[in-house]
Amino acid sequence: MLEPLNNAQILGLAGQNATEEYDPVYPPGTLEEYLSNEDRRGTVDPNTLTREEAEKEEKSLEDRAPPLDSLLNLDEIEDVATKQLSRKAWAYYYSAGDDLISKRLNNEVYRSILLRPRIFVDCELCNPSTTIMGCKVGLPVFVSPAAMARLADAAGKAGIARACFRLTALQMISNNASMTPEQIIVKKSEDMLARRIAIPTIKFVCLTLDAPVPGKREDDERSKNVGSILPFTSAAQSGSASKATSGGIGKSLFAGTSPNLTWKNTMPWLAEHTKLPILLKAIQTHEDAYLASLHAPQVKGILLSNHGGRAADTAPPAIHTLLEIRKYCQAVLQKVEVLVDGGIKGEQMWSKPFSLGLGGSA
Ligand SMILES: Cc1cc2nc3c(=O)[nH]c(=O)nc-3n(C[C@H](O)[C@H](O)[C@H](O)COP(=O)(O)O)c2cc1C
Repeated sequence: MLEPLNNAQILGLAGQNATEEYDPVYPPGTLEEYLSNEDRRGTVDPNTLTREEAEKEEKSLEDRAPPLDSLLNLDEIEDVATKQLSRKAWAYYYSAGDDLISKRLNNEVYRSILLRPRIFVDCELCNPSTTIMGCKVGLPVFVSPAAMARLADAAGKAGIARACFRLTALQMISNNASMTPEQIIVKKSEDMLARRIAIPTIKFVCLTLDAPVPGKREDDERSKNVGSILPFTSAAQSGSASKATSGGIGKSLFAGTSPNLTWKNTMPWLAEHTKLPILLKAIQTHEDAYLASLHAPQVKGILLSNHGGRAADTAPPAIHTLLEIRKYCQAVLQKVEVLVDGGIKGEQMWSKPFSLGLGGSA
């Protein structure tokens, strides 16, 4: 039987077109892999769709959006996306913790750092290629892990992968839609982790450490969300966390990562289960950056991040943490690779962290 839907839960969606609820949660191919031929009931008769659904079927997102190369910057792309996306997709993507203070500051802080352009520097042959976490990239840029890409477009993370391939940028893939770390930790899921890390294109494991509970994201909670009509909590920790039937996609589908991850227990557990390098995501103080550096070389990198302001509101922008590290424990920058994400829009922005000693930015 498919996880996490069981028979009773599937019945909760009976008689409705459940595509919108089902698609973003399950990877493509899940039905093909698990549903036996005799359990298939045929294809959907388009005449049974509501007008809204039928229109949606007819017009793909791409058809309705202006050509991508007519959009000049990320703000324009965001404006178009805001108009094109369904309300609930927009709310899930846009929302951040509480009053959005960290989310706004993430961006403002880059605007407030001014460039100091130097002259008479030969820039005829500029080469932005580098390595991030041991991977060769054409640009010092990566895509941070983000769940539910298929809420916006059927191409989902495969579409993001194609874009990264074209730019030779690096993609980190969120594990969120199907499993949580503590699901991995139980015996049967160790096999799953083993399967994933055996995929040769997966070069390192990124462990997100600032989501033991879902952030309080009001825009998401206000929207009539995918999760609220699903009779289950997918990818949620069984037992301890949110069983919310409302409360946005964030709360309904992702009840957070395991709350009992610690330096003492989790690092040896990881060493036992994978030889892949580890990137610790969501380092937000110089103290934790220093502790992470004590775990080098198992910890190959740290990602300074406040989850795009989606976890604890008023958590510091990555650039503040970077400045702390430079002030109090510079040696960290030599011991582990330091990456940043959050609020970076456009090339003037992403070049700034490099002046401060970074490996890559998202
Ligand atoms: C829609 C969305 C989903 C996200 N899902 C995850 C996730 O599953 N795992 C994770 O570690 N971070 C997740 N994040 C946080 C990102 O990895 C990253 O830290 C953040 O988006 C950086 O901020 P920015 O969006 O301003 O660049 C998500 C962010 C967004 C916007």
